[in-house]
Amino acid sequence: MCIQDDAIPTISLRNSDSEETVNRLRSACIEVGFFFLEDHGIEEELITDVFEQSKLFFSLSKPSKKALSNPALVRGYFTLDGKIAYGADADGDTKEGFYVGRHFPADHPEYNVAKLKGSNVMPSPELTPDMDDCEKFRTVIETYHDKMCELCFRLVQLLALALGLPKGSFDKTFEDPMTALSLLHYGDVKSVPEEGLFGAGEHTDGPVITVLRTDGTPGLQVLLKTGQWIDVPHRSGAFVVNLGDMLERLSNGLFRSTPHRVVLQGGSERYSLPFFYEPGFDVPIVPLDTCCSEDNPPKFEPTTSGQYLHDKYFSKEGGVHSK
Ligand SMILES: O=C(O)CCC(=O)C(=O)O
Ligand SMILES: [Fe+2]
Repeated sequence: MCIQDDAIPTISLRNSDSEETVNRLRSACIEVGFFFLEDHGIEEELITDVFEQSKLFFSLSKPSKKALSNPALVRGYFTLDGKIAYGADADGDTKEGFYVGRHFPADHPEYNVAKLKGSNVMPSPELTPDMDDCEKFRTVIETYHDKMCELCFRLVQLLALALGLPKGSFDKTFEDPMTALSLLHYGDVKSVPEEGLFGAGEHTDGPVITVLRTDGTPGLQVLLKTGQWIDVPHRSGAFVVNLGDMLERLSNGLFRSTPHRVVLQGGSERYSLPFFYEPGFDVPIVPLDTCCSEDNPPKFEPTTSGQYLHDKYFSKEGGVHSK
């Protein structure tokens, strides 16, 4: 394990459509599947507020946190000890989380629990009496969620260019996206990889892209193509973006959905904010014609965004799995 400063490329959204940026992004997606994102336009002040609210949330009493859970919709509080949500392959993870998606209240015409279009579960004086300012929590978290949606829409336009397609090629694919903003809190427990104890065990993300911000506490490691695990250094002001399985499938394996994990040094807690972005429930996830040829036939069976998530996270014993 080591820090390799140049192993993870940097993409700036200033001048993002330039040929140089598009080529750099293409190579990042093919070679690493991870990149730092700079000049992204999300204010640091907002990100600081999100971390502050996240810390407030996780410091609530257990009953308060557990009152905010809706595993069927992948919303609200997720813990390991309560066996509310995680399946067998998350054993050994030492984290808790809180998920927020696009909010569809029960009277919304598109409300549809089977398609994961439902309500967020937010703190309230009734459910979380120990949360001082529930309204502030909701406003900060929803504002961040919505800005991340906009940022991700820009990013998938850039990814279309990186695949050699017109910029708007994925606009329809993401007109009604599924999203999950995850507030994560890792305990100050030292990971013991040999014993299977991790902050988060090795996994790939299911969605198209994940845009992550951490509090700067080390832990995230990425598996390079060479088989070497490297630490992702903290880069102040930047997001860490990684590609997920759905983009690997769409690109017929050209773009990498890279295995990663969180290995904690112990002695300090860690907070992070992954934002997961994927097409709407019924959108087909099929290798793109432009990524296939006679010599390079489709490597993946057709599926849909919702089906893929279901197969990856819900189908195993124990219910919803960690992203
Ligand atoms: O906390 C992190 O740094 C990464 C979390 C992660 O990989 C995930 O939640 O999918
Ligand atoms: Fe992940």
